[in-house]
Amino acid sequence: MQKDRAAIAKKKFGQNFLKDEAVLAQIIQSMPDTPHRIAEIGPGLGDLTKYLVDVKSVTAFEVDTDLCKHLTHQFADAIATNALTLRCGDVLEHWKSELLDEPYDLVANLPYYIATNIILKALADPACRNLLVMIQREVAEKFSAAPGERAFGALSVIAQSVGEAEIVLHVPPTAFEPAPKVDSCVLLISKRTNRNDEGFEDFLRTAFTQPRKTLHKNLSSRYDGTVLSQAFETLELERSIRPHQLDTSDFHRLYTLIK
Ligand SMILES: C[S@@+](CC[C@H](N)C(=O)[O-])C[C@H]1O[C@@H](n2cnc3c(N)ncnc32)[C@H](O)[C@@H]1O
Repeated sequence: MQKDRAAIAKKKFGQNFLKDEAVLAQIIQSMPDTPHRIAEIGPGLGDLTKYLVDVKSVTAFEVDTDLCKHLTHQFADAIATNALTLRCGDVLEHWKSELLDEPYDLVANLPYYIATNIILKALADPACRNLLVMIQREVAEKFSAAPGERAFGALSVIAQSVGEAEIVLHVPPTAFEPAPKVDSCVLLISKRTNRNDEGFEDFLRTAFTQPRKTLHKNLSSRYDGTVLSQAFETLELERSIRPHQLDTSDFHRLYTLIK
């Protein structure tokens, strides 16, 4: 099974197997120094899992039944000693408000087709304490962008509202087999709190609807003009300000005034 990865890979499950040992080692070195269990989404052929089970207890979620059979066999010892708990099936179906019933850090080379959704769920999950995830570079830049940067948007504000987000590693397509069409990054999000205000996220989506337009114009599609103008005045915001020019605390103050 390990030999012909490109032939095994199922595109519909976003399977790009990480084969670069140096990248795997750097992921392990970047892991948060906590006593928490690891949740791994998409163990695949177990290339990352085999290092994770050496350092922590792991619960891994794999949707592909063929890979699940392979993992059950490959990790029979780790499963027998409870170093690894393997859950077969779609992680999104397992995930209610909390993925595990104990504090955990999410460490994974994520399936890119649902990476943003998984990160947002983990940020909202009170049991999730930290995330160390391989994702497509474009998405990693959105979560980690600072105010004023081109990629700064709703995802950056959401991440910065719960903790600190930083790119710890840039990874080229050649590190995987089959190689993805995009560059990748390992993103670390250290959480201080949880994302729990859906109204704030709707507000952010409206604020960034058309990033090149002014913030005032974007928000006036949804919020009362008088309330909006008063809030801008109270916060001494220019009517001409664009959404990427505010920082996370400005967005929270503005939302409090107009919600
Ligand atoms: C990018 S691969 C990573 C595989 C392995 N961790 C590695 O680093 O080589 C993504 C993995 O996520 C699995 N996957 C895709 N969708 C999933 C889902 N909804 N729930 C659980 N696992 C999923 C795929 O089958 C695949 O094993």
